[in-house]
Amino acid sequence: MNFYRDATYVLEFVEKTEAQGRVAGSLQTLVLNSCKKFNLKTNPKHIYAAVHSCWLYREFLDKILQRSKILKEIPKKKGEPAFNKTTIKLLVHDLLFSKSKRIQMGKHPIKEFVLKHKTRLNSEVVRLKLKLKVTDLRQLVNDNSSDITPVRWIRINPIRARNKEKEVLAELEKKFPTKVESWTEIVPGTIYHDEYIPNLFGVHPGDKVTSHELYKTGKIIIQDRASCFPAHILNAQKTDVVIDACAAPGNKTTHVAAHIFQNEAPDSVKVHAFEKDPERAKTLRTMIKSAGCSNGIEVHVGDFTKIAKPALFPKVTGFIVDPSCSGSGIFGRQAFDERNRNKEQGAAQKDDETTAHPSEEEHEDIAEKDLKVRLQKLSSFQFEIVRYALSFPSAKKLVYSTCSVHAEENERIVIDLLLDSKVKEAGWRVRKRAGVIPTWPRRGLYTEFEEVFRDEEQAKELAEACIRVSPKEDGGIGFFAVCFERD
Ligand SMILES: C[S@@+](CC[C@H](N)C(=O)[O-])C[C@H]1O[C@@H](n2cnc3c(N)ncnc32)[C@H](O)[C@@H]1O
Repeated sequence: MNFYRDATYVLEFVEKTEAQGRVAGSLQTLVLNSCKKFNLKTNPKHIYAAVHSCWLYREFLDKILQRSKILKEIPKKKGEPAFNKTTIKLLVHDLLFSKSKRIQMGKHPIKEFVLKHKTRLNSEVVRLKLKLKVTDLRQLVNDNSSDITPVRWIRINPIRARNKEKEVLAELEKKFPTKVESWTEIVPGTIYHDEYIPNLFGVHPGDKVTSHELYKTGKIIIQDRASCFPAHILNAQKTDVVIDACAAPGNKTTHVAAHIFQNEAPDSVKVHAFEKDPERAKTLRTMIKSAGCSNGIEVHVGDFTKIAKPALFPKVTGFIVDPSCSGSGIFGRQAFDERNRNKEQGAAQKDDETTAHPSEEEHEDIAEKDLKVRLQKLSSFQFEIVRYALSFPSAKKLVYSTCSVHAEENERIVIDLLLDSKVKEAGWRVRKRAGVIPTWPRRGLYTEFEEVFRDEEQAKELAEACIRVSPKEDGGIGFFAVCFERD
């Protein structure tokens, strides 16, 4: 019963968040956050599996629950329903749609109540299948199975490994004994040694890593390959002091610290991590602690552009700016993105009575318009935050990155910054390809620079200076990175 009780809290939280409007982040993040919020003891992975499946079947479940009238028959206890409706939904889901088609619970009145309605529930499933002309409702469920990363990337954390990286790798190789030469050859049990980022390894996404002792002790950190690019490009040294302007959950922050402190225990603050969202700042602190960096990283909760006054940070030499973006390059958002789109299309439809039944083309137009508005808002925020960071007196290098595939958030931000008079005056330029993982083949979009910079060579050089990572095709999330520098 504990499992269903905890899953009920989470499903209610997910449904409430979704009902409030646009959902940011993935379902997985939402589940993890609510498990923390409610301090639940059940393994979040098990809760995620149940909630995710319930979410996929939600429209069918709602119809079945309504038509079978089961919710109306919930017995009363002191005038109140004796059973929670969401718990019943979870039980009915397991009975009808789980692999085992069983409710995973011992004897309990709520289980008996649901089982009493089993025949009626099953006949509603049959009715629905006939109506929808399918032999199995699974045929209509988009399980987003293509919405997962092709590789699980793991980096060794030198701050915890303490000069014993080889031993950590040997330990890792006990679990992944077969080395493969390309990430495309990864199958369960194999390991790929990345050619771009030192001490980064790829394994199969189905292989469990989080239960491994190395993970629990912070010696290895799960981090997408592209997400490792910014700290690698920044290449902070012992003498550097770095600000991570948008830090949570903290992958890049601890990677920067790994460059600065390397194999030593941090003994003074060399990284300032800013995070606007107090809840996310809690996760950031947990990540920093687990990576053994608490003494080397100071967390500042608040809007970076408001609380980080340049005069208060005269020694800061480097920046990581990885602001909120459309997230169009990341996985696990498909379910919410689709839902967000549908909601906005529905709202647009209500606003305009002439389009009570928009055609497919009109649907696409609405979606496109919505995306444009979103990208405009995001890009002006992204531009402002980088521009602000570039005003810090001793800053010499800054890596800007997004997990977006849209030029508006990537190349066009670079162009606007290069054209900005303050940025120009301060002597900033874009670091050339030779200093930005030169062997990485996919670079920025030439057409974007060509439109603005008439000089073909300059446009080419700028495009080459940027890094693009194509989602899936390049072994992980979609990404963009560029480095600004000055003397
Ligand atoms: C893309 S995420 C950063 C991911 C992080 N760099 C990592 O690799 O783990 C962007 C973060 O910036 C935070 N953020 C957005 N605007 C901010 C601002 N003005 N000041 C500080 N943090 C901000 C968001 O709350 C979010 O946690």
